[in-house]
Amino acid sequence: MELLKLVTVNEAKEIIKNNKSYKIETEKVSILDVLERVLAVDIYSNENVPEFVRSTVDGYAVSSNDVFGASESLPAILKLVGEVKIGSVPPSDIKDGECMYVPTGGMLPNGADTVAMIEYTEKLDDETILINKPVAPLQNIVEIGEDVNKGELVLKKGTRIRPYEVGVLASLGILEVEVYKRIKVGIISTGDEVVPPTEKIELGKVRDINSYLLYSLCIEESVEPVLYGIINDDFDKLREAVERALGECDVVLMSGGSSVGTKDETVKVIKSFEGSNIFIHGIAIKPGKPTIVGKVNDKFIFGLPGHPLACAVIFKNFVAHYLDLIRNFEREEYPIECIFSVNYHKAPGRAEFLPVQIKEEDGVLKAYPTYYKSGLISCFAKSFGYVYIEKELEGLYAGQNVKVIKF
Ligand SMILES: Nc1nc2c(c(=O)[nH]1)N[C@H]1C(S)=C(S)[C@@H](COP(=O)(O)OP(=O)(O)OC[C@H]3O[C@@H](n4cnc5c(N)ncnc54)[C@H](O)[C@@H]3O)O[C@H]1N2
Ligand code: MOO
Repeated sequence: MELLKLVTVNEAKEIIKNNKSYKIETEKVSILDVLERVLAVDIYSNENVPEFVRSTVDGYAVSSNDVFGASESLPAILKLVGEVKIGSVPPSDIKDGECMYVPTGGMLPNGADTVAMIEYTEKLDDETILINKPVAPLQNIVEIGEDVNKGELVLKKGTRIRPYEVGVLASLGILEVEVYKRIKVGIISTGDEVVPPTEKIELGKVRDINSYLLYSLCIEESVEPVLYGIINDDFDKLREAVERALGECDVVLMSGGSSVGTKDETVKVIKSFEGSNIFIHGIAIKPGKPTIVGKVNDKFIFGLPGHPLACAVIFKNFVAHYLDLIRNFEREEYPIECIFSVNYHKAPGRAEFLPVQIKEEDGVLKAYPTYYKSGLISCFAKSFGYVYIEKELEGLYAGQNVKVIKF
């Protein structure tokens, strides 16, 4: 009987990195449709934001020298010389001893370096304003280029765009940006026992979870899933589906049929294509051991374990890693520090992704392992995230610090 030759988690990531040769093309996309896409170019600013000194309050534009030491008992008395209309250039400059009304967002007149908030002023008559409080230079204003400077690198290639980056692009008047094309990921479920959730289920069968799970994981990763349905454990049908997926997609995922059982056709199917190469068959990880990673010409195929939790763990750790690599995205993860709640013995010889729930107890975050088996999908739904336990460790102790990564 053939045994899997396991590689470690880090080795697997390195092998994937060293074998990727696929290039994702780029396209110009409107900033209204660019959320979660990855920038393919650096974006520099051609202008200052803002281009003029702006007030951040409703009040009077003044020179800070004129209101130095002002108080309610001894207010500064200034001459009102006009009003700035929002969206317009001030009607004039101001001189020493003068002020001009300015609304929030209005442009400061030359001669003013600060704005006195309306609450701390009093209008004595149409031409005279009393200022009851000093204001420091540059207080209550936004300076030229304070948001974005002309020539500044505002967004780096490889940035995954959030609503805030869309806002920055809008502020610069950039309405289209070059991003990597949405990666198309083909999803094939295999197994004679797997039936679509739309059908009545008979004893001995299981509903197809993985097509839906992988589809949603793809959406979460901002790539385009393409479903190829459930294919029975039949070499020709499976090969035909893989061929179609390879023709239409950038990456192909096959779920089920990755271990060494008699009906496990995945390896045979991949090997049947000219230009194929299998570089991983087995990762020292729990759940997810019987994983296959290979390629046909320059397109990667992942053979994911049929057990839903194993399938999800491999997607999140290795498929997502590959997707990051081909679109130049550097993922940053900020785990939550927690205290582990119990003594936990892990499976020997494999790193483990242990699902946990987090509870706050007396101001301390505690991580509780969720009971799980890789064939049970509900365990992850009950969990906040996971703790990664290194292969070399025997387990975790109650009271030790752990890092929890959100699912
Ligand atoms: N003798 C051994 N048996 C197994 C080993 C082993 O090392 N030696 N490894 C176990 C591990 S670990 C896993 S994980 C599974 C993975 O096996 P396969 O990838 O070959 O997957 P299948 O046998 O096709 O399916 C496993 C399990 O998952 C169910 N399944 C499959 N597809 C779906 C789907 N789309 N939705 C929901 N559930 C699915 C399937 O019915 C099986 O119950 O192998 C162990 N065995
Ligand atoms: O991939 Mo398996 O989960 O270790 O049952």
